[in-house]
Order: sequence, then C-alpha cells, then structure tokens
Amino acid sequence: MRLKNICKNFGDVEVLKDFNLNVDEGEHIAIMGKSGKGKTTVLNIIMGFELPDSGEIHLPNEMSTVFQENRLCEDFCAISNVCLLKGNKSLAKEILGKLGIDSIQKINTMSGGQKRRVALARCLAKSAGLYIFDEALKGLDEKTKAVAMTVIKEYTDGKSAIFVTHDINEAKDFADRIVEI
Ligand SMILES: Nc1ncnc2c1ncn2[C@@H]1O[C@H](COP(=O)(O)OP(=O)(O)OP(=O)(O)O)[C@@H](O)[C@H]1O
Repeated sequence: MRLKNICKNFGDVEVLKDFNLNVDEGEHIAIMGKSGKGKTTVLNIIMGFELPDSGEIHLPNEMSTVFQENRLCEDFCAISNVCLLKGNKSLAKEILGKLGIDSIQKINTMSGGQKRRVALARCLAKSAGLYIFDEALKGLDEKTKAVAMTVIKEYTDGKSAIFVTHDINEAKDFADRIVEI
C-alpha cells in the first residue's frame, strides 16, 4: 500500500501536506499523533471515504476495518454481525470465542467492551490484503486489551496492517514501525 504526496484541506484547514506512507507486504505499522492531526483522514482516504486534493494512492483490492465507532446492527446477534455480507461461520465463531464473546448474544444486550470485540471479530474474520484498526482497543479494560491484542496479532500475522492508537505501548506491541503524524 502506498500514499504519495497526499494533500488534503477541509476549507481553510490544511490537514495533510505532501503526506507519504508505505506499508510493505506483511508489515504492521502504527500511526500516532495528537487529536485532530489527521489520522482518521488518512484512513478515510485509504478506504475511499475521502478524496485527497492531490497525490497518488496505490491500494490492495480487499481491506478490512475496525472503525472508531462499532457500526454494528443492534438487533442482530454477534455471529450475524460478523458474517453479515458473507463469511465463514466457523472462523467467526472461533474468533468470537477467543475474544470471550458468546456468538448468539444480541448486540443490544451487550456492554460497550463486548460490542467493541464483536466489531474487532468482524474485521479479523474477513480475508483482506490490508487490515485497518482505528483505536480498535478503545473502551476495553487492560486484561481484555491484552487478550484482544494477542488475537489481533494472531489473525493479522503475515498480513499488512495499520493500527491507529494514542497508546505508545499498544503501538510498540503491535507494529514493526511507528509513523508520527
Ligand atoms: N469532514 C470534515 N469536514 C471538515 N473538517 C474535517 C472533516 N474531517 C476532519 N476534519 C478536520 O480535519 C482535522 C483532522 O481530523 P481527523 O479526524 O483526521 O483527526 P485525528 O488525528 O483522527 O483525530 P482524533 O485522534 O481526535 O481521532 C481536524 O481539524 C478535523 O476537524
């Protein structure tokens, strides 16, 4: 994946100026930076939700994302959310189990941290050339974070991934390289 000389302004606000980012095949990177510096804007450009004003973008065909918000169907159970469009039910169940989630529990009966883990399972159960995690461990307690990080590393092993976080320990734990915005 490659972003080259990306520029992006919102009105008068210059968010990205000649921003470059390379993620090699199988590489894990972390993106860090103060709130409002443009981390989510970079992810939105990668995912095609925002167009840059200028610059070059080279992307793999398939991407899988944990957004900052969970974006789950509240009336459905965990496994239905993970397999919503298409999906391997046994893989979904395996990942949900490793994250401590009952696959038939409805989302609207779950805590915030349980919902976060369902969103994470949905991302990991999809086969992709690039995995994107936007504050994926937000709202989890320390013990659950450690379990979730182990699961993320297991299912992204050998695959390209971008992990946005404010936590330097998470960044060091996950990434081969940390990029500051
Ligand atoms: N759709 C938009 N319209 C106008 N301004 C925007 C839009 N999206 C982002 N911005 C502005 O762009 C800047 C970067 O926002 P962005 O969400 O990328 O930051 P961030 O680094 O992800 O922040 P955080 O760590 O708080 O999530 C901010 O000043 C924000 O107000």
